Amino acid sequence: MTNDYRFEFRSYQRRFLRSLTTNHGKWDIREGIILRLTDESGKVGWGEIAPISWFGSETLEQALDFCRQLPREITDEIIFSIPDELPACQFGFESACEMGSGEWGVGSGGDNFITPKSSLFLYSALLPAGEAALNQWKTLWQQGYRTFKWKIGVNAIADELEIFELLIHTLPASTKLRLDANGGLSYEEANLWLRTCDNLKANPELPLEIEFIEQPLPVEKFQQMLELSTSYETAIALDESVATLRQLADCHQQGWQGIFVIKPGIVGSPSRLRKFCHQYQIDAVFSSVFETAIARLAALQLAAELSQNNRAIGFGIDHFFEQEDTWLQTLWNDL
Ligand SMILES: O=C(O)CCC(=O)c1ccccc1C(=O)O
Ligand SMILES: [Mg+2]
Repeated sequence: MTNDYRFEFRSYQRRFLRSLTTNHGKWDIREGIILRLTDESGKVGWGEIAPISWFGSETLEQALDFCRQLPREITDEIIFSIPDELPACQFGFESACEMGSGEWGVGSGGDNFITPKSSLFLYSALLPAGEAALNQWKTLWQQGYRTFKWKIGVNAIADELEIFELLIHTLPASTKLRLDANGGLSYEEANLWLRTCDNLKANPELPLEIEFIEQPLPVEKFQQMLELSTSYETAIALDESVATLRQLADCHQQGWQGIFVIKPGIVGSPSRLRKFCHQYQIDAVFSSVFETAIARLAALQLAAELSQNNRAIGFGIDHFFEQEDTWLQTLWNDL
């Protein structure tokens, strides 16, 4: 796309098919902004601003204020100077520019947006927190998933360790399991989980792989997580700690050599993310912010470009919305 665009935007609210429960709380409705850039030749680029303020991005209101103060005609210069305090806006506008080569499956039943079932082993699916995981995994396995992520730090650790014991004796041997604490464990609990996973790793009768424990401690406990990362076999992945490009660079600069969970939708500028990943070859796992199909497509593009080590991407379609393929027409009634 060229560098002068007509800019339009609409905010949206969409209820998840299944709410997400983490240490941060319960999340039922995704709110965001869909933007459309039309260049002088009439080419259209769609973008999505999908903030998660409780995770480290700007708030929806801050993103709306930014959009409202923009003129109807904007330029590349405006887009590539969006401040770092607005990472979800940086992603939404830049990806609209990059993907400006045509419609997003609009009007074609949105089939561009649905992940082919044949490739679901490349995706990680979220198991519900708590003992519901024991019932849900089989449906996802039958759909084709082979990597699962289970949220911990939601219930009492004794209860979660009990469910974990049942889970690892139930899941097929070839499964990869990720545990995501969302920063909700104490230092002692993190040590207990890591020791438990190391003991499992040493048990030849249970070949199931615990791929990593994600964000065991809160963001401010970086030094403790750095120390834990050298004390156990089980890998640790940072997520909340590296939510934005600024945090990502900071943790890398402070010596993090482990896994980095990248949420393209809120990390910030895709062009700067590419530069960082190419420069430092980090071990990245790409992860959804429960965006709609518009940001999902842009995020999957980045994941395909930047993924290393064949790690499944956290974009399982299990949290999809209703009417995924018609909602854009409903939102943008002149399509
Ligand atoms: O990464 C995944 O596997 C799924 C996405 C996910 O877990 C998530 C989705 C929204 C907000 C926070 C998180 C998280 O990883 O903590
Ligand atoms: Mg996480």
